[in-house]
Amino acid sequence: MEDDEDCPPLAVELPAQTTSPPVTAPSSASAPVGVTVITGYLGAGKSTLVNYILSAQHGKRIAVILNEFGEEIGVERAMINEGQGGALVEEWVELANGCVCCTVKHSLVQALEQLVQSKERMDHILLETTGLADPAPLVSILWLDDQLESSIRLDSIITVIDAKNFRQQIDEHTNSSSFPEAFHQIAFADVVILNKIDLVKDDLEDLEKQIHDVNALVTVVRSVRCQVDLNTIFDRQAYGTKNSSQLQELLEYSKSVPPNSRHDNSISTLCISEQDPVHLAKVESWLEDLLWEKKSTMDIYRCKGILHIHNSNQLHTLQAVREVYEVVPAREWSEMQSRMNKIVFIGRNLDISVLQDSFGRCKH
Ligand SMILES: Nc1nc2c(ncn2[C@@H]2O[C@H](COP(=O)(O)OP(=O)(O)OP(=O)(O)O)[C@@H](O)[C@H]2O)c(=O)[nH]1
Repeated sequence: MEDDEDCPPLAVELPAQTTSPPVTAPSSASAPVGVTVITGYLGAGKSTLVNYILSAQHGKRIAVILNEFGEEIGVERAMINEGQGGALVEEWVELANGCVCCTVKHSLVQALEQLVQSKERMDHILLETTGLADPAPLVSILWLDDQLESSIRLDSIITVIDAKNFRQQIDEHTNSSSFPEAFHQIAFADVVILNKIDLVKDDLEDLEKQIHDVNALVTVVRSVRCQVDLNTIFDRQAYGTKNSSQLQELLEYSKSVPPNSRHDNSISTLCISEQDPVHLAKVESWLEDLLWEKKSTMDIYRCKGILHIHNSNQLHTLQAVREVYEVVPAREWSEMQSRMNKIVFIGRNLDISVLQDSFGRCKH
């Protein structure tokens, strides 16, 4: 920690508010604690956001984990206020030495679980990352199978963007073949906080359009000093399999995604749809070809969708982050709803006709 100004205040236990009810009842002890990952370019406002969340009146008890992503995920520093007289406690959460591929749960997950279990009450975890250009490896570590029965769950990825700096990155991008590093973080984000808008006067609409061109599904919130409505932060359940209504809203929104008409290597979003039912096993091998075998030049970062599966009354949801994917039955199709497949892709060099044609082969 370089200087005290940079430290989040780590205050967490707040008196119950009249406006927002205390969130956790003792009976919810077994409900997994949500983890929000905060990414963003150097100086974008990540610590400002953490400070704001910790000092806001929400009645939640929150742990902040600072994760320095140098070469690999190492030792985590957790900071929690124990609540008694505001005493500040700093804990080092040791990660067991172990190969990711030999353990079912990554040591980061085990460390977070231990942290949750060692506390009487914990409502949420904020994982502030530094130096992390690509959040995908972290997502695949934290996105856990329900069967693992973890005491934590990935809630969402929040990317803080410095509006002024982003404008400059885009201007440089138009004059070069590279694309801004921030685009990666936008591609994986569930929420983008477009911060420091006090420093950018005229072109916020255009900045938002640039963000949506990369990731048409992301929620963009404008802010000064990250002062955002906390409902946009907590409990988004962006990776929850049961939250199909939110997914359907996203897919409704995806109607507005324009066909992928670009011919450069930018990151963009596109959507395919198909009325007829598809075979689950074929969809899985189609996804494996796309995400694992990478037989085409497409580089798919993320997909979300709903699926109409042969011989099933269940609406299935699809989520993928890089190579990790999940297709699960979410709930029964309602009578009112026309059954269909709809999948939104975020990535580079996306080719709508290749995706549409290859998916179409899952029908037979
Ligand atoms: N003008 C202006 N300054 C801001 C705003 N938000 C944050 N800042 C300032 O920007 C600087 C960087 O903010 P931080 O919150 O430390 O950014 P960070 O992303 O945590 O930075 P690193 O940890 O270095 O990556 C600080 O001096 C903040 O006070 C804003 O909305 N407007």
